[in-house]
Amino acid sequence: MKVFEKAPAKINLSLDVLRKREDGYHEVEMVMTMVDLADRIEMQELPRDTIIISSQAGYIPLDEKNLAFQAARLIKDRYDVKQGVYIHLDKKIPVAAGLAGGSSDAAATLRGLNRLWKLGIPVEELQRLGAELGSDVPFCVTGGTAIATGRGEKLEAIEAPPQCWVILAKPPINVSTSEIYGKLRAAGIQHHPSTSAIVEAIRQKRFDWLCDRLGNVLEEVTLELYPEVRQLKECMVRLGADGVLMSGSGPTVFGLVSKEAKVARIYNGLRGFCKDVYAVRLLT
Ligand SMILES: C[C@@](CO)(OP(=O)(O)O)[C@H](O)COP(=O)(O)OP(=O)(O)OC[C@H]1O[C@@H](n2ccc(N)nc2=O)[C@H](O)[C@@H]1O
Ligand SMILES: Nc1ncnc2c1ncn2[C@@H]1O[C@H](COP(=O)(O)OP(=O)(O)O)[C@@H](O)[C@H]1O
Repeated sequence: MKVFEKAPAKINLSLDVLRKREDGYHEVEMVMTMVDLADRIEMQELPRDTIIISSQAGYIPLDEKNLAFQAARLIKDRYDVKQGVYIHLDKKIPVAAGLAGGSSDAAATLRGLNRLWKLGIPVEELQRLGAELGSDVPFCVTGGTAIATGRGEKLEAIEAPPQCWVILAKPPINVSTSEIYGKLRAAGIQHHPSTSAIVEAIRQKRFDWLCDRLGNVLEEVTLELYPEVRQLKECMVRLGADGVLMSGSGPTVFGLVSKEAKVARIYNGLRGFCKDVYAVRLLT
């Protein structure tokens, strides 16, 4: 038997860091949502007790370092599953981009194997398993739009933002999430985004408020280290995106755009600047 799952990319509409914790992680407050750019995961049962990963993307690990492999191993161990699985990852989300591609693949693998092996694991338990794999995985299990706290694993679902276009642009650099958190001085953050103001903009369906209130405290670290991300942000503002922010630890910058007529101009303008540009819709 075979099952398929879509693994969409996430963006952070806001990302605040409250403090550094004793365990080395940071206490965060984020508003996250999904966009219509997704990997496609195929899972096929194998009679042998093994996990095999393949992908058309040459630049991700295919062994136990792959988050989909780790998700499969976790579910097999925890639920004592003796069958194996062949997992094919059709990657569309750029890697190490701040879009949670790996986390979403892991979450989709948990959902898919729950169906393939008819385990009946409740969604809250899938999220708990996901938290063992990474801070963004629990959100990716359910998707939608949510306020994420703790290290990202405590979730409160909220309604979707007003529908709009999302233009994503990733400069050709690799950014390490742990390096960016590591360089952040949590006590010295000057401007904290207001989570409640973002949530209010969403509840009131005010796209203009939402665009004005976007904020990500990790920007000050990534933009300082990688001037090309700052230039990309400035370029997107100049081209007329309504709201512009870096997603997660970067380096992808996203622009929210309400008018379809503007999308092609912004997309084409950015393509002159970098190769990885996508014009997608929010997943509402
Ligand atoms: C920054 C964010 C925002 O959504 O996304 P990305 O840029 O990765 O997409 C997340 O917080 C990333 O989540 P994720 O990529 O799952 O992180 P993890 O694997 O759990 O942790 C990677 C490393 O980041 C740091 N980390 C992560 C989460 C957190 N709340 N505090 C941290 O300090 C830790 O150094 C950890 O070793
Ligand atoms: N299935 C996967 N897809 C993408 N990257 C993966 C996967 N499994 C492991 N990785 C590794 O995870 C790291 C982070 O990738 P990704 O989740 O795409 O980025 P981010 O955490 O910035 O959103 C990369 O270094 C990549 O090699």
